[in-house]
Amino acid sequence: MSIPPRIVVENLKKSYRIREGGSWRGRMKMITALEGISFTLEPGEIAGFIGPNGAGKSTAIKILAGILRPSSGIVRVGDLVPWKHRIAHVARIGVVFGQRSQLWWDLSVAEGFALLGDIYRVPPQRFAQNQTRLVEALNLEAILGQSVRQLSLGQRMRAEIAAALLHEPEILILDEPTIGLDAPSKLAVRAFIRDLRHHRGTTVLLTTHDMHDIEALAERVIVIGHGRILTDSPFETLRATTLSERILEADFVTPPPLCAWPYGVIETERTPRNLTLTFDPKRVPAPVLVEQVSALPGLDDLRIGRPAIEEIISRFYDSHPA
Ligand SMILES: Nc1ncnc2c1ncn2[C@@H]1O[C@H](COP(=O)(O)OP(=O)(O)OP(=O)(O)O)[C@@H](O)[C@H]1O
Repeated sequence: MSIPPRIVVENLKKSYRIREGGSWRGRMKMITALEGISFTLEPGEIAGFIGPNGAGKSTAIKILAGILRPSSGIVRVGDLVPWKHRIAHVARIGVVFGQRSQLWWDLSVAEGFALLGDIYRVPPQRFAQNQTRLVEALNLEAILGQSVRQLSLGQRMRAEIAAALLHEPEILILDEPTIGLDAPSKLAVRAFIRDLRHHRGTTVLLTTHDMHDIEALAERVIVIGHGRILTDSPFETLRATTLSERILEADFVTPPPLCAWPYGVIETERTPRNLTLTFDPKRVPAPVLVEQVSALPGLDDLRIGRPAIEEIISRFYDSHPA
């Protein structure tokens, strides 16, 4: 497989014309989905595209996939412009939309794969090799003869990912690839994507609302909100700059006693058997707080952790209002 092309996006804008109130009688108005976004993806990068509902993620993904034409701006995937050079472009990319199927509902998985092989004009020997490799890696042997409509969500998603990769694209675009999957299926999909990047150097761009997908896969996170890029940074930088807080949870066998906490410690939750404290370790070192909590009567257990990634992201959105 060759090295994936560089993806360059410059000042990309997209507005939709809609009728007010959704009725044909409504007046026409414009909705701006992208206000001018710019980023570059180097070959082999895995980047996560995240943001709240309506932020503009799917719009950007559809433009990159060549399905949608922007209002203005530049997108170059190597020497190709996705919406202008569609045929050459789709040969280089694989796209999985978690909410829609690219396979044929009434055909078997194997028949759907064969049809895609024809559509992408994959030489027969190459197709057979690719299919064998993907069937094995995504554990599809048992469902090859089943019609797509009979598949469970997890089985279908694995089949969709294989379908998107049969023509050996250099770039994989995933729009919510783990939506609705149970925990083992999510883990399997994530492991496969990691392997793909590792062994084949595929560039991966994914959108997701599942922050564990981001944590497991994305080295780089592009946060989009209100049609703009709010930040574009390594995941760990985002975590470190957004929130340095720690959380201490303590369980008690009797109601936790009232305490005066040092400056920098906030009691965020109190129940008859549990106390949750949020603290800034730069102001109050964890051992100091642990010592104080350990001295409390009735203590049964205590844990220190970091805020959940969902918390980090939601605080990030809150600090960047429209
Ligand atoms: N076909 C369309 N016609 C009109 N407006 C649209 C269309 N598609 C998207 N929009 C609007 O563009 C904005 C961005 O939508 P988009 O689907 O790109 O967001 P998103 O970040 O993918 O959201 P979600 O997380 O909910 O999928 C929203 O205000 C949406 O209502």
